[in-house]
Amino acid sequence: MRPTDHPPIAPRRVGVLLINLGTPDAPTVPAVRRYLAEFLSDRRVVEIPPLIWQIILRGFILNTRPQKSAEAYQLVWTPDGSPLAALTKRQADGLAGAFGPDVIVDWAMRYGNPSIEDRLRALKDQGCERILFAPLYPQYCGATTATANDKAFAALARLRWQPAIRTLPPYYDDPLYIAALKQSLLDGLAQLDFEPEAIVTSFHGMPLRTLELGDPYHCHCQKTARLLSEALGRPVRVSFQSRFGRAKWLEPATDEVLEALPEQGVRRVAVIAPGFSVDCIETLEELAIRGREGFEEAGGTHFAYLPCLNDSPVGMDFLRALLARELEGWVSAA
Ligand SMILES: C=CC1=C(C)c2cc3[nH]c(cc4nc(cc5[nH]c(cc1n2)c(C)c5CCC(=O)O)C(CCC(=O)O)=C4C)c(C)c3C=C
Ligand SMILES: [Fe+2]
Ligand SMILES: [Fe+2]
Repeated sequence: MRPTDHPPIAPRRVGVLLINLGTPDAPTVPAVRRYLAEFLSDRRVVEIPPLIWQIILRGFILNTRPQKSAEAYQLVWTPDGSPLAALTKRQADGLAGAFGPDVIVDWAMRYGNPSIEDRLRALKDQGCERILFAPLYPQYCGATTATANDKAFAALARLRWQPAIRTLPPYYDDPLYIAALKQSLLDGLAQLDFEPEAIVTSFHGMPLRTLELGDPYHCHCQKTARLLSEALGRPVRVSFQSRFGRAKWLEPATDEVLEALPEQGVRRVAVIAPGFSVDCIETLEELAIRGREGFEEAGGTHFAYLPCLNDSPVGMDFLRALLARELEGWVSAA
């Protein structure tokens, strides 16, 4: 036998783990408190010296915010649970079999359930020797992408026999992503009974200090918006939502932008949230409910919130293509 005539290698099982932020198990005050305690104790998320921060968190925030947030979750909760988890599960289910019989697609949450460690072990138990961690954040941020990978690698640290690992890079300027956003936006606009005078692209915010410390998130958001605007051939207005705490956050703030538009002569608006791979409390409650209220109270007449890529046909085609590329060399059918 010549050295190149190897017998065929037994196919190696591959796992793909979709990861999103996480969400409470129920829209109740105790469940939201548990979730926020874990989320807001992450030092990648709140960059204040931990001793000081834990006093503020335990002494004040966890006594007040869970009540307010639970009420917001109740407004968007679905029969399948929290929208963030339900939609991420649908994305994973929709990818089953997409990369051939040897690729298993699962999903996990950075905070709460199902946990990354639990699903990583499940993939291993099913024989996956190679795993692609896919944090579904188009724009990199230490508070999202990095902490998801940290958690996955911390789980790996507890395994005697580790699988080989790849991680999905941020895809904020990927032509596949921009094309999917464009198509999804055009589909959404085609269903409206009005022509918006402005498109607001709202990204989740973060403290300004995080940008000053070198996090590329703000740049990634601006580039996504610029590429989308060029692809559409019309301007979009960038804003940042979900301000938390007293520090200065990225500006302009989405609520302030929406409230200022009618005075500038814009009474018909469409809002999109391209930084979220699925709809969640931040889009369905903060934008589609409170954003609309603020805009209409300020004199706006027509408001539309257009959904995220979610598990729409355009969104699923995009995810398949994005992940297939990351699996190259691991899966012949990908
Ligand atoms: C406290 C600081 C926060 C930073 C920094 C932050 C960054 C950040 N977050 C997302 C995506 C999501 N955030 C979501 C909810 C959420 N975010 C914060 C705080 C920070 N986020 C809080 C307190 C909450 C909980 C809701 C609330 O109480 O208001 C969600 C949705 C979760 C859900 O259950 O639906 C997502 C998604 C990104 C992309 C980001 C990067 C800058
Ligand atoms: Fe957030
Ligand atoms: Fe919010």
